[in-house]
Amino acid sequence: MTKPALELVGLRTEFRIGGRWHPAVRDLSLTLMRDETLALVGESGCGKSVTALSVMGLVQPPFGRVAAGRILLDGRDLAGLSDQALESVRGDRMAMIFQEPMTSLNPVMTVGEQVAEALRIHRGMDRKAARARALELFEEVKIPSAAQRLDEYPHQFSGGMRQRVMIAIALACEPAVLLADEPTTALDVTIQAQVLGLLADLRSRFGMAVLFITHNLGVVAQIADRVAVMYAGEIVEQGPVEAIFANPQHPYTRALFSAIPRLDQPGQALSAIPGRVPPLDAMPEGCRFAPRCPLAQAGCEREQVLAEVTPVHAARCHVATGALMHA
Ligand SMILES: Nc1ncnc2c1ncn2[C@@H]1O[C@H](COP(=O)(O)OP(=O)(O)OP(=O)(O)O)[C@@H](O)[C@H]1O
Repeated sequence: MTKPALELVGLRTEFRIGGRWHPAVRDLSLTLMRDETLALVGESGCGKSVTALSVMGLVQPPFGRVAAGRILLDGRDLAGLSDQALESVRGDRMAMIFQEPMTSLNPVMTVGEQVAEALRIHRGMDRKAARARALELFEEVKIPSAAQRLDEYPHQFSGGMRQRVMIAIALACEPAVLLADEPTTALDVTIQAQVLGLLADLRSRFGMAVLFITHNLGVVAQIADRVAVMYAGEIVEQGPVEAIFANPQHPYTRALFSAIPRLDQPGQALSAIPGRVPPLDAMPEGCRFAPRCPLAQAGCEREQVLAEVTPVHAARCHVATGALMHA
């Protein structure tokens, strides 16, 4: 059997607030195979970005820490690596793209130099080889007039083209894992569809595993093989995209679906999920969603387990699955 490209086992990431450590991600386990896209879904503040930043080694003391769990990349535990070893893994075996490329690009350096720099650092290429490879990468990400555009600066690119530059930088070292944090959220829908199509194509050609963070279920349907729904730092439901869309089990997943407009039911009012994600220092005990849940009942005040709905589909809700953690 092939090894997972990325495996998170019992990840716990905490932040220090008011002198105490509070978990933003709790006991999170997930597996990502090569050539697979897993969408991490949930409202703002659920812990999606913190999960990705933890994998990248970007949650650091004094304010944050990965307090427990294992992060295995190609079977190798990143937790034991020195900062220097982690630095070489980051950008080499894994890469991350963000919602706003402008914050990651250097405004005073041509985009071609920025791609070439990644190749020189991580692949040890000389200037000429790095430039030639940068051109190939621009062609891979379908930037028109690639040779000419290598010598332009980030501000000369549209939002969609800048995101393609970021993808070219991420691909420079042919990473095993690509972490994509809302990479298309700032783009208009046509450009968004093009970038999603490009990512799907590159994923299979490069054999990458993609962890795709989004709050948009329409995007999930377009790009994901599997879905993990997060709420208040925990995975509350996980399964193949078809199962999650056809048969959502957790009341939170169902609430997310009823908060999207339906073309086949125009005029039907959208139901926004009442309330909000609790802050880290005021997490309810037991089911974190219970205070907002229309089905809350006895038993919800106890810790919930992620229990099987089918062998490939799990939900953290005793009302849906009948499973409760025993005290
Ligand atoms: N540096 C930090 N210090 C303290 N708390 C933090 C820090 N970064 C994130 N958090 C908290 O951790 C929780 C999870 O945040 P995270 O950014 O992962 O959410 P998200 O699901 O990615 O939301 P968004 O879609 O808005 O990025 C939130 O309660 C947030 O306030």
